[in-house]
Amino acid sequence: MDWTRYDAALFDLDGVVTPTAIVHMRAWSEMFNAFLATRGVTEPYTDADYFAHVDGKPRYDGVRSFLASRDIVLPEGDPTDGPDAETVAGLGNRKNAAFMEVLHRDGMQAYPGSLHLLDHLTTLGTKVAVVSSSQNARPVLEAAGLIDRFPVIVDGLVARQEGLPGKPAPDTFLAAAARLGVAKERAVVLEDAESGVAAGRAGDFGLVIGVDRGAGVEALTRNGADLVVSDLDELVK
Ligand SMILES: O=P(O)(O)O[C@@H]1O[C@H](CO)[C@@H](O)[C@H](O)[C@H]1O
Repeated sequence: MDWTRYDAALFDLDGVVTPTAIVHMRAWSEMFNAFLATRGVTEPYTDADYFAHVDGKPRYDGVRSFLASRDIVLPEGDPTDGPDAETVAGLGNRKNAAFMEVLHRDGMQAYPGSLHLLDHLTTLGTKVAVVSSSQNARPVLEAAGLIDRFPVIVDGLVARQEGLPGKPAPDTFLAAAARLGVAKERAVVLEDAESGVAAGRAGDFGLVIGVDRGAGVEALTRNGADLVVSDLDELVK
């Protein structure tokens, strides 16, 4: 990988920098399957549902996408809805409580390969940002001891404050490149989700790298990845 052709690396967080995608995945599965059981739905929510409808998207967009795939319509509700509310926001917040419990209980460590690449980019002087749909990006980065490594963080809270549409729209990546003062053609997007590589493609970035943590090479390529790696260590040197 010739990093001298680029000025910035825009990192997705969950599943790219930290193994938090697995925690999100489990929390969604527990919540959706308990919810489907209360409605008498026998077809379970599976990991395939996660990758196709939920992965990489803002919290409530993921709830809406999955429910739509099962022809279930719930009231939107409000972000302040409690976890018991039978609303899109309530289901999302129910899942978030499970996610935060695991984060606080178990802590979080970055992927060693991702740390290796971050160190390499620091040596080269390549700028870095985190671009995450998650409203929990800062607590995750803090838990992993990485908050100071990213001068720019465009997360789900920033997106909400600034009215930026979430992935697969390219707006959050474009906002991060602008904050770093880097042209999109000189920026590399690193993503493990279908919605994320699609955002990189839609934003016409210099390079879109898919990281296959379960979505699969074919799905990442079809949705916009120029190349797919299985770990960021492969991008050092
Ligand atoms: O519930 P937040 O932590 O705000 O958002 C999370 O963001 C993840 C992408 O980084 C996505 O894969 C999760 O499904 C979503 O819940």
